[in-house]
Amino acid sequence: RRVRIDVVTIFPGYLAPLREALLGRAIEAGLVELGVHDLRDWTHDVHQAVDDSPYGGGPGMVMRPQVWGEALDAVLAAGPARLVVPTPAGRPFTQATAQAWAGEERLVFACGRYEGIDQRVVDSYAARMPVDEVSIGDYVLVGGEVAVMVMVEAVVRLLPGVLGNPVSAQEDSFSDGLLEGPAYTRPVSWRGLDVPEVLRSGNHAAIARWRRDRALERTAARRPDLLDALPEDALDRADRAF
Ligand SMILES: NC(=O)c1ccno1
Repeated sequence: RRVRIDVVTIFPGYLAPLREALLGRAIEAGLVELGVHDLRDWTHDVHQAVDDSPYGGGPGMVMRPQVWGEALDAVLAAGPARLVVPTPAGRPFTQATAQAWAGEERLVFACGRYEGIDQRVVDSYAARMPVDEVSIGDYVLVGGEVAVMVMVEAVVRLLPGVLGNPVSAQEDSFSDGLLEGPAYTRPVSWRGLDVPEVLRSGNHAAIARWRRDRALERTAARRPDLLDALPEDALDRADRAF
């Protein structure tokens, strides 16, 4: 099953890293199809204008609906898709979002610049297809391109055949609701710091317990909100003892 991903942007070159390394190999292996489109291909004026000043005044510029409408109509003509618009004003993009989108046949990402895209673009497409305005975090970028790369990577790594070791996608941070704990590899001692004994004990129950304790400790310290969000039965008695 392949996923078709299309990205519309005024900076197509910004998306070039998606063709590198793991994601590049997934594209070459035919697990993912990626199309990057230059929004300005759908302008008709000599200046290739994609934005204009905002009604109601205020700073910055807003991206014009006509250009986006022609671009998205053209890209969506290939078939139904979920339309994703990265914006700081969006719902949070989480691992759960990535899991859900990994099941989609087609994702189309609209990269807004400036103060965003005229709201009627989202409103007109939301009438006939799933449209998600999503944020990758509480900070403002110059445009949606970097957010799209974050989301594409989070989704594509979950597709069957992309990761060499699929189990690791399941055991990610967040998959059990906790942050992942510390990891170690050779040498046993490095700059006076030793690998925790238990990890070399061969006692798998003790190792699992230690790892869970470190995950709980780290989550409590860094993301108490995740602990509060855990379902009631997620923590067993040994966890609570921690
Ligand atoms: N926080 C975000 O997802 C974002 C998208 C564009 N600018 O910021």
